Amino acid sequence: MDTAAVEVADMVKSYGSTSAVSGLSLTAARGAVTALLGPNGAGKTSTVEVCEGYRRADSGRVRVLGLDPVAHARALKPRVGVMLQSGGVPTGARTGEWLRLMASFHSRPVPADVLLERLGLASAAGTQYRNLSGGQKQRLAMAAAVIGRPELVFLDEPTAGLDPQARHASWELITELRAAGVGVLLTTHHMEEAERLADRIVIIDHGRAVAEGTTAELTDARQEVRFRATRELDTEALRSALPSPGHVAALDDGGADGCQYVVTTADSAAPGPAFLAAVTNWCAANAILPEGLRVQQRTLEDVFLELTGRDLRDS
Ligand SMILES: Nc1ncnc2c1ncn2[C@@H]1O[C@H](COP(=O)(O)OP(=O)(O)OP(=O)(O)O)[C@@H](O)[C@H]1O
Repeated sequence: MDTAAVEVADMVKSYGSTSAVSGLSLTAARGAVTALLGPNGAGKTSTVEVCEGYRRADSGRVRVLGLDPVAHARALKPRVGVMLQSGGVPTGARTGEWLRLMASFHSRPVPADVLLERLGLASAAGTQYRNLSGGQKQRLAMAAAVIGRPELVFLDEPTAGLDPQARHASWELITELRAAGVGVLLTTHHMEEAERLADRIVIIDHGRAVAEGTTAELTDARQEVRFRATRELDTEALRSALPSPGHVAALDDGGADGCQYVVTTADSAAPGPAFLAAVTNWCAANAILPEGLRVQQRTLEDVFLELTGRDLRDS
């Protein structure tokens, strides 16, 4: 049986007294996109850097294409593509020349011009690295990671800071890599990115995997009732007013424009008319106007908030 692209078991990594990864386990399949989704500081970069062989874990087991990323670094180098956050490109190097140099290290590279075109860098082919924009540098790093047709690519925040057009070009490239059988392990704190690209999402918080699965598995394909109230509600009282077992959660801590509430059934049934009526009746009895009331599909963000009580957005 084929080994997984990446297998991490009980990884622990600290920097002095800062614990970055605390007992993380995950598996990323070959030929699939796996997204590590988590807020800033969750330990995503540290995890990926250990998998890339750039850092050693304090403890735990890491296998990349069945091999130890540090002990077998030489064997893995031609098979694994890495997108470096900080480039590693000489500032005077010109984009096209640099990429052609990268291509020359591989036996069967993707032509540099094809990648420049695909990632919207063709017009910057003659530009020195120091004069590229942040987004261009990022796309060049992605091109360098994939030019050798690796079996597996690590992409750390591949689209952070890109404008929508460049982000979509990067998403297309990632989708094509997957179609070509390349395994991709990417980190992101973009919900949409994870939802669109990933076959499997691993939600990371405080250095641990708190949930994993496809988007449908994580959201349980469930529906929820959502509304906003301008004052804080007694969630326990609302829960006990429901006609069938359910959950009531506040999504934010309430600010000037109130707090968002989510009401779900305890089983996977969609909230029916009686369930919805119970919510609105309870609100009426308590003189609360449920603003923007709607029944909708649960989102990945809801799941993340339920699991961690934290927001995924940049703060
Ligand atoms: N080289 C380092 N030295 C000291 N502390 C570090 C170092 N790298 C990361 N950390 C700390 O380890 C924790 C996890 O950081 P890490 O970069 O792995 O998380 P992340 O999920 O990738 O976050 P981000 O999305 O902000 O990059 C954070 O508290 C961070 O400050």
